[in-house]
Amino acid sequence: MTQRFDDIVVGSGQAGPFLAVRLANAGRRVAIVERKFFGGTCVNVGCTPTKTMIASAETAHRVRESVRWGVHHAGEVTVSMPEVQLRTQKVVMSSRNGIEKMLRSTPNITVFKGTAHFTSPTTLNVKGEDTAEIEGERIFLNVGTRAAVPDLKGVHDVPFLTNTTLLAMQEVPDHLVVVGGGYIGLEFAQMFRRFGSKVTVVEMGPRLAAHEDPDVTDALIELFTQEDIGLRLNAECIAMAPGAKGGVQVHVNCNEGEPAVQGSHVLLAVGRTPNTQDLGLEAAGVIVDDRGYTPVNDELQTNVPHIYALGDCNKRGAFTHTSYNDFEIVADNLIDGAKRRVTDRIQAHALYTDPPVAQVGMTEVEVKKSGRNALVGRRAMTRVGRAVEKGESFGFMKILADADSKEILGATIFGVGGDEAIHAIVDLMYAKAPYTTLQHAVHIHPTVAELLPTVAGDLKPLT
Ligand SMILES: Cc1cc2nc3c(=O)[nH]c(=O)nc-3n(C[C@H](O)[C@H](O)[C@H](O)COP(=O)(O)OP(=O)(O)OC[C@H]3O[C@@H](n4cnc5c(N)ncnc54)[C@H](O)[C@@H]3O)c2cc1C
Ligand SMILES: NC(=O)c1ccc[n+]([C@@H]2O[C@H](COP(=O)([O-])OP(=O)(O)OC[C@H]3O[C@@H](n4cnc5c(N)ncnc54)[C@H](O)[C@@H]3O)[C@@H](O)[C@H]2O)c1
Repeated sequence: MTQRFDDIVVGSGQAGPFLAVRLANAGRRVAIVERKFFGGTCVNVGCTPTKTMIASAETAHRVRESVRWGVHHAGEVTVSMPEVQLRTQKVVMSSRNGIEKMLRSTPNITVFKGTAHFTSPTTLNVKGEDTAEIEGERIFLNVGTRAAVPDLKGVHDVPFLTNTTLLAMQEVPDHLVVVGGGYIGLEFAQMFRRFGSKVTVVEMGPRLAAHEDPDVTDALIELFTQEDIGLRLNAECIAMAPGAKGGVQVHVNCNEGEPAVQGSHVLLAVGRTPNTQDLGLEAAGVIVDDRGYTPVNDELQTNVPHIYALGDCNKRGAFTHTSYNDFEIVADNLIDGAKRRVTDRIQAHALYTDPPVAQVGMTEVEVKKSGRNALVGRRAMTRVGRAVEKGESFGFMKILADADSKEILGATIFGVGGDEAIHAIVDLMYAKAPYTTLQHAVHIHPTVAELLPTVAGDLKPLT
C-alpha cells in the first residue's frame, strides 16, 4: 500500500536532515530515506573523519619538529593507526547518531532505511532494511556524490583505495601513490606523509589545486617539497597493474620522469560522481547533464518544479557549507515565503593542508579575466606577528578590490589560522562594505587577522 506524505527527502547529507526537520516543524508530514549512514559523506567519509585524522597527523608533525620550539623528547615518533581510527570513529559516530536521533525524535518525520527509486514523478520505491512505496507532493534530492573511478586499464586488477577505504586503513602504508592533486589528494597526501608513509602525488595537470591562483599553487609545491612529498606533475595516470614485488604500479603518460610509479598502495582522488544513476530519474522526468548532475534554477528546482535538488548533486557547490546553504534557501523560500537565491551566495572554501588555504570570492586570475579596474594587496605570513611567534610563518595573504567601487572582490589566506581569519573578509563581502571599512577596523593583537587592515590600506593597481 502506498504511504502518502506531503514531502519526501531522499538522502541525509548536509541539507536533507535539516530540511526534513524544518518542514516537519512547519506541520508537513515528511518522509526521509537514507540507504547508508545518516549524515552522508561529510560526517562519515568526508570532512569529519579527514579533519579528525589531520589533527593526529599535525600532532605527529609537531612532535617530530619539536626542537624548533626548544622542546625535546626521547625516542622515535610512531603513529598507531588503530588508535587514530578509534578517535576518529568516536567523533564520526557521535555526529552520525546525533543526526539519526534528531530525525527519529522529530514529530511528523518517518525515517526509511533503504535505496529510493522513482516509479513516477510523485512516487518512489524504497528497498533495503525498510521496504515501502511512498508518495509525496514535493520531493527533495540530497543524494551527494561518490569517488569517481575512471575506466583506466587494469584499475580493477589492483586493490585501489578511495577516500572511503583509505580512511579505514589500520596500518601506515609504506608508499602511498595518490592519483589526483585536488582537495582530496592533497589533504590525504600530507596526512599520510606525516603518519610516516612515503607519498607520491601523480597529477595530470601542471599545477596542484588548479582552481587556485598560481601563487597558491607554487607555494603548495614548495610546502609539499619541504615535507618530502614526491610530486609528478604533467603525469596522467593511464593504467595500473600489480607490482612485480607486490603493491601497485601506476603507469603515467608524461614527457619527464619514469613512465611508472611503484607504490605499496594507491589512492584514486580524481573527482566525484553524483549518485543519480540508480534514482530512476527517467520515471520522474528529471533531466541530468552528461556527468549525471541535476541542473537546477536559482531556487534549486529541477526541470520538474516539485522536485528539488540540494547539495553536491546539483553542481552549484561541492562543500558542506554550500549544501547546508541550499537547505536554508529552500526552507526559507517554501516555509517563510522568502526570496533567497543560490546566486546570492559568495563562494568560499578552505583546503585543509597545514597551513590551510582559505579563499573567498574571485581569484586573481578571475579578476584579471573580468577586465575590471582592480587593486591588489599581498603580504607574506612572515609579516604576521602571531604567525612568527607560533613559528608557523609559511604562506601569504592577498586581498583584491575594485578600484572604482571599492568593493572587495576576493581574498586568499594561505597560512596558519587562515581558515578562521578569512571570515573577516567573508562577512564584509556579504555586507557589501568597501575595503576602506576593513582598512579602518581595529583588529585584536596578536592575531592572524590583525594584518588584514594593513593589507587593505596598501592596495596597488593590479596589472
Ligand atoms: C574526503 C572528503 C573530504 C571532504 N572535506 C570537506 C571539507 O573539509 N569541507 C567541506 O565543506 N566539504 C568537504 N567535503 C565535501 C562534503 O563532504 C560534501 O560537499 C557534503 O557532504 C555535502 O554533500 P551532500 O549534502 O550533497 O550529500 P552527501 O553528504 O554526499 O550525502 C548524500 C546521502 O544520500 C544517500 N543516498 C544517495 N542515493 C540515495 C538513494 N537513492 N536512496 C537513499 N539514499 C541515498 C547517501 O547514502 C548519502 O548518505 C569532503 C568530501 C570528501 C569526500
Ligand atoms: N577542504 C574541502 O573543502 C574538501 C576536502 C576534500 C574534498 N572536498 C570535495 O571533494 C571534491 C574533490 O574531489 P577530488 O580531489 O577527488 O577532485 P578534484 O576535481 O578536486 O581533483 C581531481 C584532480 O585529479 C586530476 N586527475 C584527474 N584524472 C587524472 C589522471 N588520470 N591522472 C592524474 N591526475 C588526474 C585532476 O587534474 C584534478 O587535479 C570537491 O568536490 C570538494 O568540494 C572538499
